Amino acid sequence: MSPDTPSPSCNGGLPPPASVRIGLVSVSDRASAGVYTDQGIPSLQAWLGKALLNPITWVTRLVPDEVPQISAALQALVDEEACDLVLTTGGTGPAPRDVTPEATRAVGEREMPGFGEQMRQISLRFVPTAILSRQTAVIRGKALILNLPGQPKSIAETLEGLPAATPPCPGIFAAVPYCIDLIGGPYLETDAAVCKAFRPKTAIRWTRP
Ligand SMILES: Nc1ncnc2c1ncn2[C@@H]1O[C@H](COP(=O)(O)OP(=O)(O)OP(=O)(O)O)[C@@H](O)[C@H]1O
Ligand SMILES: Nc1nc2c(c(=O)[nH]1)N[C@H]1C(S)=C(S)[C@@H](COP(=O)(O)O)O[C@H]1N2
Repeated sequence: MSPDTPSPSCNGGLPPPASVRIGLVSVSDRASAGVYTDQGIPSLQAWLGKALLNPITWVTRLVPDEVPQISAALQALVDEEACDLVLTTGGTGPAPRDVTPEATRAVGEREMPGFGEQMRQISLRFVPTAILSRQTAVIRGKALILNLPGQPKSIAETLEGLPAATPPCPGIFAAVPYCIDLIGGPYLETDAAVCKAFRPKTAIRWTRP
């Protein structure tokens, strides 16, 4: 064994977590024009960096609320940058310039409506205006594309949910690792203290000590 090869006993004989490529798209007229500093991408990186044990390569884009630019960014992140997972933030409300769901559907091959449904359930625990949100999710190739709301604080709220509340409300990220398994992506592993990923027993490859 070369000095660079990790000893199998370092991590209980388990392989190290697979690396993952994550695309982040912040959709905001004002942040993309420099009127305010974008908080969308840093908020996404902060939460995902805490939740995932996998080494992450980030590919980021900041775009205005325009269908062609949003769709082009999503397409490039999946087809050229080979992202396994892409998250958007912003542009999902009812205002005329809120067009992220349309731009997402335009590049999706299959829609995954459960993510939007669960996000609205979670967000209703925080704001009555959650019913104004139109977030969706789609699959393109071997990638999952997920819309999140634009308020920076809503990013952690929707990803994490309220798993300890009564009654509990699971965050949407709990279902992401198994979805990525099913579409042929890397095996995502989470820190259960931040987000306990749910997989059926037959799909669990290992549990880290
Ligand atoms: N990228 C961002 N960075 C910081 N704050 C944001 C960002 N996107 C949205 N917000 C905040 O969340 C609110 C709701 O988000 P929404 O996506 O509806 O933005 P908006 O009102 O259409 O504005 P804009 O597209 O010009 O950022 C915004 O009014 C703003 O206060
Ligand atoms: N968790 C959470 N979800 C939320 C909100 C929020 O503050 N927290 N804001 C709502 C509001 S006011 C709107 S209009 C929609 C759409 O937001 P977006 O246009 O910023 O994407 O998300 C909703 N979902």
